[in-house]
Formats: sequence, C-alpha cells, structure tokens
Amino acid sequence: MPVSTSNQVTLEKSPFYISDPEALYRIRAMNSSIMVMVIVREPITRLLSAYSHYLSVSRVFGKDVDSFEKHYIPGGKISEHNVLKWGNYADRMEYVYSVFSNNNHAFSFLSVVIRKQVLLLDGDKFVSDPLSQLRRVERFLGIRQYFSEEDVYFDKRKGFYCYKLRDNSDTKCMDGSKGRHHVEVDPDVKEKLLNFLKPYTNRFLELTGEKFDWDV
Ligand SMILES: Nc1ncnc2c1ncn2[C@@H]1O[C@H](COP(=O)(O)OS(=O)(=O)O)[C@@H](OP(=O)(O)O)[C@H]1O
Repeated sequence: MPVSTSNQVTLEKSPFYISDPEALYRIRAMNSSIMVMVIVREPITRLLSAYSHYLSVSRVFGKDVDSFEKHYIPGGKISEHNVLKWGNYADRMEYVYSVFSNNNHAFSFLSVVIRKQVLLLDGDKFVSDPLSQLRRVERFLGIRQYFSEEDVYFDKRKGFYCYKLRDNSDTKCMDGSKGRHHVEVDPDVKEKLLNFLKPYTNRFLELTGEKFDWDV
C-alpha cells in the first residue's frame, strides 16, 4: 500500500479481497473505518471476462483451451464450480456486509453499512460512461470533484474510454489485459446460464438493494 499523508486518501485494489473472507477480516482488523468499493458486472459479461482471462492464461502456459460453452457447460451440464466461482456475487457481498457490519445481524444494519462503508459500482456503466461512476467514487470518498469531460475521451482503437493527462497532451489507456476481446455466445447458452444464475442474481439484488440495467 502506498505511503500517504493525513490529508490524502489511499486507494488499494485487488480482485481477491471480496472473494477471500480472511482478507476482509484482516482488512477490517487493520482499520475498521476502511471503505470498500466493489465493481459489479452483468453476469454473462462477467463470465465472458473470466473466460477471456482463462484463454490468455492457458495460452501463456501452452495449455489446450475449452470453448466458452465447454468451459461453463461441459457435457451439456452446467459446471456449478466454474459458473458460481465467476458469476455469483451474492455470496461475496454477504461476506463484505457481514464483515463490515461487525455484528451477527448483518442484514438489519445493511442500509447503514452500504451507505457508509461499502459502495457498489456498475462495471458496465464504467465502460459506457466512466464519469458517472467516477463521480460516485468522489462522493463516496468525500473528496472534491476532480474528473470532468476534459479528462476522458473515447479511443476508437482501444474501443474504450481512455484518459487525457493534464500535465501534457499525452493520453493513457488501460493496458492490453483490460478490455480483452469477448467471444460471441449462443443465445441459448446465454439463456441457460442466466436461468441457472437467476436465484443468485436475485438474491444479490435483494441483498444490495441496487438496480442495474441487466436482464435477470
Ligand atoms: N476504459 C477501460 N479500458 C479497458 N477496460 C475497461 C475500461 N473500463 C472498464 N473496463 C473493463 O475493466 C475490466 C477489467 O477490470 P479489472 O482490471 O478490475 O479486472 S481484474 O482486476 O483484472 O479482475 C475489463 O474487462 P474485460 O473486458 O473482460 O477485460 C473491461 O471491460
């Protein structure tokens, strides 16, 4: 974690914090006022993202790769392990809320916990309208509004928004491991996965009280 002074806010990120309950308890023990931001994506997009990661890692190690369908639905039967590992946020949010509410009745205190210490960001909006989510981050952290239309532009080559540096005319996009190509998914396969995930997705929406522009 970078060193910071008392008038600075330190940010630290890892995709593993919310999936590892032990890490969450250790974070809370270190500083119980820590604020947690979780970026969430539409369930199929999340599975596609995890699949793109699996493809690139497998290629580095020269391993054979399964198709998207075979990876998540081997032999026509959904791989609960693979799908739930990458597509189920309900369990993870339950950990986050229970650790940060510091009591055995996490859910009666949920609204307070969400408002004060846990922010859910919409990862799909982060792609289409990054400023909307950056504003939410600024408000949540209680820092002055910094980002504006001047700071971002849509980079046609990257296919994503990129950043304009303020101190010179340079630009910065996220590196090649961010915004990887997503394979096309057969609509029937998509429907099968969404149906399987439906109870988990509904539980997640109920748990968080958030609204997303997804098909559930
Ligand atoms: N501006 C911009 N440029 C590139 N990528 C963008 C951008 N905004 C959001 N995204 C989405 O961020 C996804 C990668 O996020 P993370 O780095 O948090 O994921 S992880 O830490 O690697 O798990 C990445 O997911 P994948 O497309 O699956 O790679 C992107 O969809």
